[in-house]
Amino acid sequence: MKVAVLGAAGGIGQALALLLKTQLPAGSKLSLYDIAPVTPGVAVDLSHIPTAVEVKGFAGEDPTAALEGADVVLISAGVARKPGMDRSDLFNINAGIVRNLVEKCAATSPKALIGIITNPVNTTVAIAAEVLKKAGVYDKNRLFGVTTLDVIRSETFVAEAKGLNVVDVKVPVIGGHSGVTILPLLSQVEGVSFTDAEVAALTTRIQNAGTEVVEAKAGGGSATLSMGQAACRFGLSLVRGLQGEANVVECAYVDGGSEHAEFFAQPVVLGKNGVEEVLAYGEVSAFEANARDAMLDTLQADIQLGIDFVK
Ligand SMILES: NC(=O)c1ccc[n+]([C@@H]2O[C@H](COP(=O)([O-])OP(=O)(O)OC[C@H]3O[C@@H](n4cnc5c(N)ncnc54)[C@H](O)[C@@H]3O)[C@@H](O)[C@H]2O)c1
Ligand SMILES: O=C(O)C[C@H](O)C(=O)O
Repeated sequence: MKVAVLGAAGGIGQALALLLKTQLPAGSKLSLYDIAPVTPGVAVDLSHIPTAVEVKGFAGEDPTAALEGADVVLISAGVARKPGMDRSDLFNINAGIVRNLVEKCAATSPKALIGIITNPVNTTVAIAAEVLKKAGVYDKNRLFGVTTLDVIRSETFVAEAKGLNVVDVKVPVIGGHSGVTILPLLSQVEGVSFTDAEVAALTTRIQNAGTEVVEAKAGGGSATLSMGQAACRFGLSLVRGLQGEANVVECAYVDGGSEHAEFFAQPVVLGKNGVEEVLAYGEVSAFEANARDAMLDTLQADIQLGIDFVK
């Protein structure tokens, strides 16, 4: 199994690469690419960790060498928010970066499963889909917006609020990955109940958690370590699915035939070809149904921006 990380010298990329080096199955290959010249050095550094995962690093303008033979490509290349910015403010720079990198994926590793981390995810995934369509290699089951950070934050905050063991807490998060489009389904958390005030407060905290980190880092970037962990969890799940493991389920932002929008985050079963099945997200509370309906204009506009960018 070969996993490529594009943006591997960045805050997320280095954390993710470290976690993958220590957690990918023995015999895997880890391929690191970034425009930053330090990237081969990051690979050398990681290569001294005694695990049976081979690491290679590539720098420069062309990711082709890093992508050759890749089964999974995780893309975190691009710029991150500073205080006062919205994720959509990153569009001007990141849209072109994602387009160019996905063009290279289409040419070099068209069958790879692609996970997009670069913001604004609601839009960059639509850009990736249009690029792959243009190249004639689009398979909706192989493209993912990585929304796992919303899931792990939800698990953490719910466990804290309710005094639960976090390993037992499961929270599906649907919609997209920005502000009101992030919708944790707290009504589905097993074994606990929440007051209306708790639901409102937790939902707002989860939706604003990215901003919480951006403000705490005070101009030094956005979430990198928690995102590295989230991307590692998602990447390992993709690998487990590819290896034929049964019942691998993650929430992800996919082109899954949702009635709500062309791309929608919901639970999916992962398998040998990426998305094996898109699962219904089940019953929701009146609060969640309202929040879902209220997000749709924003989400659809975010998606259209991506489509228009490539067309
Ligand atoms: N999906 C999520 O939940 C989530 C969470 C956190 C951050 N993010 C996003 O991830 C992205 C990266 O965040 P970060 O904190 O790692 O930023 P960072 O600035 O630390 O790292 C970004 C890296 O991308 C590289 N890069 C820039 N242009 C490139 C190109 N054309 N080709 C290859 N590499 C290139 C840079 O050299 C840098 O090393 C941002 O857009 C951020 O908003 C998404
Ligand atoms: O908030 C950001 O800009 C980064 C990321 O999308 C996050 O949720 O932490």
